[in-house]
Amino acid sequence: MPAQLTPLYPTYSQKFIKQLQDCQAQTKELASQAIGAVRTVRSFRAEEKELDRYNQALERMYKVQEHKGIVSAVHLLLRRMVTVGLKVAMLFLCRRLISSGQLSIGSVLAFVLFQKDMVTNMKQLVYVFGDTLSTVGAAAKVFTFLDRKPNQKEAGELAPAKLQGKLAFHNVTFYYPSRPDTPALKAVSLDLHPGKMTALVGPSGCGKSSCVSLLARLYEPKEGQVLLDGQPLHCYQHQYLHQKMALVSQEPVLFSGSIRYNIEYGLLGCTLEKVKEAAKSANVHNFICTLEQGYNTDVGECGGQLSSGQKQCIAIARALVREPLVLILDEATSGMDINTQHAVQGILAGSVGQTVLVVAHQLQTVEKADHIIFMEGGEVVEQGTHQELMASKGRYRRLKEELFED
Ligand SMILES: Nc1ncnc2c1ncn2[C@@H]1O[C@H](COP(=O)(O)OP(=O)(O)OP(=O)(O)O)[C@@H](O)[C@H]1O
Repeated sequence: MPAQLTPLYPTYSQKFIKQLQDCQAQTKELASQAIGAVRTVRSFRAEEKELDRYNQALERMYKVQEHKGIVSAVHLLLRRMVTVGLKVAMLFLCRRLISSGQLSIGSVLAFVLFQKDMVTNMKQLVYVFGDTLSTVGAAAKVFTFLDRKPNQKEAGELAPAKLQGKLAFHNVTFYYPSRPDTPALKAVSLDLHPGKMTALVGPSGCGKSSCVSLLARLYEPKEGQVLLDGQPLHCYQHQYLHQKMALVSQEPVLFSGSIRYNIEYGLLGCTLEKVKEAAKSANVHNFICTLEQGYNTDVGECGGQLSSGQKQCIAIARALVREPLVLILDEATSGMDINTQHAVQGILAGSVGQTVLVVAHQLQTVEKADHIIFMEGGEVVEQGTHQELMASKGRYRRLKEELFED
């Protein structure tokens, strides 16, 4: 069988198919990245550079295609040569056997007809084999993803009917998988109480967002525990946990559709009254009322027809309409003007029974918080109320004074 004569081909072919898929993925990623960030590309006059990068990626793909084509052609040539060689050898042998009287012409004729039929069928098999190779190459990539084991522990079964919403970090040390030698958090211990607003502040890179990622269970701590009502987060059911906790990030994602659609997003049976209430709490109701179509106004693709502050307000309303027990705002008010920030945080500070965590850069926006935690270098260095921290003349006060001098 010709395919048996070239057993290396499948391995080679799969290698090229994998390379080709990688190149295609890279090319598509470059294109979508450049188109998605078209404003940045244009404002830095980087169109030519992006075009160059795209061309280079296409060039790499072309080279792999070319290589694959050459290998396929050589394989085909070898296969044909082997087939023709075998036929010639067979006819030569038949001629000798007929001459020596060991075989009749009729038998040879029958054999040739049978062999022709068999070769046609075998050719079909070879084509199917080729197609199978391409499919196996593609499937290998899918299986690599399917077989990946998440680093997170399996979510548990806990789903208590009553939850207080008390969160605690107990001696949490955490490393990002890509930086296994540098801890992002070092033995962090802190408490978030129901009905209180806690603010997490500190300079860039001090570990605020890392705390939020652990609360959202995007990662697991290396040492220590993150507890909700005394139980590690991983003990709770995944759906239950995310129903009780809402996270609003600095760059919220809005979907094209109306403002109402974005606020009630995925919440079944949500009335317009509830949507309006949430929008009022997020200080965006008045703005929505100025729009011609009010809550039915389309926000455009990714909320492109709104300012970043308005998008953040709508994202906060989307979290509030779900009435979460724990609300986490990760720099979620940074795009708002200072008055709106104060208004939103004032409303959140007054929410009864809700555990609110606010991550903020601007210290003046967190003065109303019941508790302020100041982090530096992945550690909690100070905590207390604004007045206590100002009186203690520590890092919080110094940073505040530095900002004031600026
Ligand atoms: N995905 C990541 N992979 C590896 N290291 C990361 C990752 N994200 C953050 N880090 C590192 O972890 C440390 C803490 O980062 P983190 O984002 O928690 O800081 P932050 O206080 O939220 O900063 P900012 O105020 O600028 O958002 C930093 O040294 C940062 O470089």
